[in-house]
Amino acid sequence: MSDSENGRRLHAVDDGLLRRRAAISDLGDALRLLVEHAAATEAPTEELRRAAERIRQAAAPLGERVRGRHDSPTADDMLAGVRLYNPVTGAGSALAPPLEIHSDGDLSIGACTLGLAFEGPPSFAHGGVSAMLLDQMLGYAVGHSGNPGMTVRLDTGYRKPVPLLTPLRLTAQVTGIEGRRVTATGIIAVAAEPGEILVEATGVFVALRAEQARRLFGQAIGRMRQSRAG
Ligand SMILES: CCCCCCCCCCCCCCCC(=O)SCCNC(=O)CCNC(=O)[C@H](O)C(C)(C)COP(=O)(O)OP(=O)(O)OC[C@H]1O[C@@H](n2cnc3c(N)ncnc32)[C@H](O)[C@@H]1OP(=O)(O)O
Repeated sequence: MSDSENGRRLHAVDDGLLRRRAAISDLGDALRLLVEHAAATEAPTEELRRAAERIRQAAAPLGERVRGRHDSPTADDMLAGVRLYNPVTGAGSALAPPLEIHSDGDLSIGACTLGLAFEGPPSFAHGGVSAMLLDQMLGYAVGHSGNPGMTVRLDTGYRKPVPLLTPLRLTAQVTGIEGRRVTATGIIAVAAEPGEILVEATGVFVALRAEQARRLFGQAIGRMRQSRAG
């Protein structure tokens, strides 16, 4: 194949991948709208029954071709950090707020707004959701420091409840590295009052030894290599 043919082919593949990612994000948006409306709706009972039937019909074709536990989504790129179904940040996940994270130097900064689907105490976020957001924030900061690892401990302090339907600002940073153990801290605040801490967390992350990585992720990595080669 000539360079230009190869270039056209790669370009076509990239276009296809980009279109698929855009479609996954679009489906994720639709699902999040559905989840939020389903949590907030006061529609008549008959409408709920009709909606359940229509949703089952819409879900059926999506279930015809599915991946298994050890298969990465074809649209993901694990090495580049593209994970469209991450339940916290994934644009394709119905469960994700989604939390958007970027870094400014050593500080990781996140933004999201939690809908009524995330309610714990009335009008405030469920405490487990705050812990989930902070686990992701801390994990991101740890990865960004160049020492990615798995959470082995997450201590969460709830100072004030986190309001729903309110833009939030989250921050995280690495505070210590001791061998394979990395410690990070983070907070959740309302975006309009970033100095007032609502929830704080300290997490310990451990970099996997090669043997541990093989044991935990060997099958998934093997399948990823196979599908890339094919
Ligand atoms: C530009 C770049 C952008 C990058 C952008 C990246 C973005 C990327 C975002 C991803 C963000 C994901 C964020 C979610 C991250 C999860 O949610 S991970 C999922 C939840 N975590 C887990 O499932 C982990 C379960 N735990 C395990 O499988 C095992 O504990 C592990 C991790 C394999 C470690 O194995 P182990 O045998 O327990 O540990 P071991 O090797 O004996 O001990 C290692 C060290 O850790 C210490 N340790 C172990 N447990 C603990 C504990 N509970 N407390 C304190 N220390 C402990 C040990 O004392 C030991 O310390 P040293 O003696 O070496 O000083």
